[in-house]
Amino acid sequence: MNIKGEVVRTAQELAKRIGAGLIIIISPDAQAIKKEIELDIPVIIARVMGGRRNGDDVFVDVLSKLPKNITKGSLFLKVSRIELMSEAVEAAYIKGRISNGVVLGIVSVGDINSIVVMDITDIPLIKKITELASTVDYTVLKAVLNLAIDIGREGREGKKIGTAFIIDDTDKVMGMSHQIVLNPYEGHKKKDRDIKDENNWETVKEFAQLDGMFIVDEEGYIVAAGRYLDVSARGVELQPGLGGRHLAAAAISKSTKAIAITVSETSGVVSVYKDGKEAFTIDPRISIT
Ligand SMILES: Nc1ncnc2c1ncn2[C@@H]1O[C@H](COP(=O)(O)OP(=O)(O)OP(=O)(O)O)[C@@H](O)[C@H]1O
Repeated sequence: MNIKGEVVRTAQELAKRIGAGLIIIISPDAQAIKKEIELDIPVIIARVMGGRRNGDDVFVDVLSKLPKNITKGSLFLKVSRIELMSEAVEAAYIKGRISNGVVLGIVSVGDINSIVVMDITDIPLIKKITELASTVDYTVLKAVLNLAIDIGREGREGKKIGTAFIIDDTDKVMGMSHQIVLNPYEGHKKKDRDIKDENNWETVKEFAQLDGMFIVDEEGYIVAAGRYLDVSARGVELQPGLGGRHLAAAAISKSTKAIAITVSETSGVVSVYKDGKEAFTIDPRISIT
């Protein structure tokens, strides 16, 4: 009996029965499995190791999260399938590939084949993003998160880049900050300042190399880049090791209604601050396309 084939068939029946909104395949044979699926449900592939094969893939670089002494061979004994699936579902959610409901995963590696079913509302990161979306426009939040993840993962021409985006409560934020370089967005048309428009992202990535931060209004228009926050980090408690950029970002989210999204130059990690506290962090090594 072809066990993997049976698993895929069963997974399809189950996906139909539970009304899954998305199927995620995590397997070295993902392309072949995808071809077998004959449902009207979107299917994405989450890459565990190696590069992306085509533009539809969601890449999950789990190896980079593991202690150095774990080899590829022992990987699947050490990493929980649930964890793999959670990573892939988070990546798909942030990219806007699923907004709610149940996701079915086919996680098939070597002789071990699993079907994993997850309600995305149970995933902690997604809960936190949903909570945040009640205070800031979801499309703006999603755009900035995706952009920050790109910057954290890719840097610029091989160079690591750190920056931050301060969203909402713009008048107050502008009053508590100053330019350290000339504002490159000064006098530009709204359409060129719209952070929701992916066509503007390359320019943002260029300006992310400038010292200072981006100030973004509640509709997603960039008001300034190269902005330095004049805030006191007194009373802001962050994990040790985080420096001026993260402290200032957390502090402005305490003194105003803004949310702050930082990209660490050191680690590439994307952190989100609200009310002076870290709301959540995202590891940018999960590549989303
Ligand atoms: N108040 C501020 N407003 C805007 N930018 C700031 C502020 N404080 C620091 N920065 C920027 O952050 C950069 C990095 O500072 P620092 O290394 O102390 O921060 P960090 O939180 O450790 O960030 P990273 O993880 O990116 O290194 C500084 O060079 C500066 O450009």
